[in-house]
Amino acid sequence: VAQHRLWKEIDHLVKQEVSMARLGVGECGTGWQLFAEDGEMKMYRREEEIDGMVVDPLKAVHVVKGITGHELCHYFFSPQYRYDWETTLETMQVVETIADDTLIFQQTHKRIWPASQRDCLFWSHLRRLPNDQDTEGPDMWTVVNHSTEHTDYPANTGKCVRIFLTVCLLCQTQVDPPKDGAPISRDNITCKITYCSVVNPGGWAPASVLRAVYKREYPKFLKRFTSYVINQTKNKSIMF
Ligand SMILES: CCCCCc1ccc(-c2ccc(S(=O)(=O)CCO)cc2)cc1[C@H]1C[C@H]1c1ccccn1
Repeated sequence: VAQHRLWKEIDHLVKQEVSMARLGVGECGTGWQLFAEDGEMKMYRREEEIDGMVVDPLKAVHVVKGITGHELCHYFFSPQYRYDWETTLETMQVVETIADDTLIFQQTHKRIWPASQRDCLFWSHLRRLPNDQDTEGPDMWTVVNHSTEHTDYPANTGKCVRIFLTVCLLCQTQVDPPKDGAPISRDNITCKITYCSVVNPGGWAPASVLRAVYKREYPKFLKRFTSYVINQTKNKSIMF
């Protein structure tokens, strides 16, 4: 059922990204190396280069108490919160509202010396993934971001080099109801998070610089983002 011009591409890519995200790092072949760990958060990468450019796929898994997958995906998707948690942003704008669950973003990121400044243009899609019969508990939620084109924002015309990215945030909520039949509180919910990203820097940047940047920025990003959502939701009713 084509609902808009990007529907077919989005639906195909979301299904592909979600099925890959659900594979553990053990299953999807060898090659994943753990490069950062902090409590429940584990970050893996595969060292890959295209035309001599570092495009290391990244897969992070994390478990966070007190928030739901719907809440995480809501704060990740919605533009109004992005400057609060995305520290490498210089500018961000919604170029087009395709649907209430599908936006096109244009972002410029702070320059990382000695590389030139980067920008990205991507569609972002928020989706609830109904559980199949035998998986009990709340539904899964995902946000997929994938580079796209737009006539008003041609690549590499200004000062920025256009990067190409595919990102998937996949969240599964677990509810452990209290024994005494009391209502569910935030102490009874846990969210299992898988964050996958592939960023092609778009133009040459020193491999050592890129790998150092990823090693520094990705753990910082996931910790900061999850802490932000915990803080934003702690006094609000639970959004399942
Ligand atoms: C020479 C550096 C070239 C690459 C710079 C760059 C650009 C965009 C991005 C990026 C763009 C989008 C996303 S997201 O998950 O869709 C959320 C929305 O913002 C995530 C990361 C990353 C990086 C790399 C810094 C690295 C880095 C890693 C995590 C956070 C910030 N920066």
